[in-house]
Amino acid sequence: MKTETQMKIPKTTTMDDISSSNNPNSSSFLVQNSDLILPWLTHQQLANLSLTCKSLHNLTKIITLIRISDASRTFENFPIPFHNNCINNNHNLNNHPYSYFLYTPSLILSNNLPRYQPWGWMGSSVISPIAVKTVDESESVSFVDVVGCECGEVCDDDGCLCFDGGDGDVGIGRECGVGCSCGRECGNRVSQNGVRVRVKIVRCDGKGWGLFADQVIAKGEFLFQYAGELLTTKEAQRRQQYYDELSSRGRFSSALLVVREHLPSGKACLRLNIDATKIGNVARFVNHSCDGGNLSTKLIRSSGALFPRLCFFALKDIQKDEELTFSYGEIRKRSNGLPCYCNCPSCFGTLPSEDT
Ligand SMILES: C[S@@+](CC[C@H](N)C(=O)[O-])C[C@H]1O[C@@H](n2cnc3c(N)ncnc32)[C@H](O)[C@@H]1O
Repeated sequence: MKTETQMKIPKTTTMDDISSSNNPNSSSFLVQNSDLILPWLTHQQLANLSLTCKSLHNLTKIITLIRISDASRTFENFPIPFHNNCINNNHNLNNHPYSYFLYTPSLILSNNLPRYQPWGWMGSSVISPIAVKTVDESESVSFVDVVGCECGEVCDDDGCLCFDGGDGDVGIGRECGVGCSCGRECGNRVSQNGVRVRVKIVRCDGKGWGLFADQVIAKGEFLFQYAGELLTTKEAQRRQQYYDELSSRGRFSSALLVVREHLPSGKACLRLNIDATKIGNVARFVNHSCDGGNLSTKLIRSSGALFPRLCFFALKDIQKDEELTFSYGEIRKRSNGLPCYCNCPSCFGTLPSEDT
């Protein structure tokens, strides 16, 4: 006689089960606990739920409106709204009224990545976004031989050794950091306090979402850093291949950026791979422009920090409602690059790309 044993693994209820359920009992459970459950759902899960009953339709609509009003999930100094002029006015969830991604205001290591983050809460509920443990707060200090300034409360460019020594033009800068005696309010920590200007995320023809100025920005002003997951080069290459595959099958926007810091000799000495596709900040919405756009980038290293930050500055005076763009790079190794819609007179026709 033959016996067959099968271990019965209990099936756990997932967010997908909940959001695809149209059982009336689960609907009323969801309505009663909406402020605890709905903020954890993705855009697609909310869209599924909104079809199950009128109450859930109304509740998902409220969550959607809150999400549209601030992409940063309150992590930043100002709310950063989405504007999608391409959709009809009844906020049809299937028409992408916002872009779904997890938010980090700063660089983060992959092993600290949250799987979910609540977004959009209602009434008296106090679910706040889960703070992600960023590279700035954690690993840096323990790896670096910390030599900072001892200016005390106020640092100025006369005596502080952390001020840029005139090397700003080559795209590398310095700031005070955890190794210094000054505090978070020090004027030489511009890039460490989140997004510094009002911006909005707007749906653009052909390019997906883009980032626009929501105020006048003066030439030279700091805007934000490029935040996301820090990857090893091997992992960056693996993901790039995967993203290329997805892009070739249809519209997919990846936000994997490779930055190389060069020695004066011209040889690359540091390669930073920052992926903001799954988790990032507003910089992930900056589109490419073949004429160089209106933003410049600079790597800023603060004393005591293991990794520099890639920071964006205004290359010229920028008007309110102007799109913020920069050049994704000069290397054009692939002939099958994606079409570019930057619309500038010097447009090359395809987006810059290289084999990572
Ligand atoms: C870092 S994301 C920028 C935000 C993106 N538009 C979105 O909707 O999430 C980079 C992607 O945006 C799109 N993109 C950026 N600049 C573009 C341009 N000038 N023309 C066409 N597509 C562009 C490409 O799909 C590219 O892979």
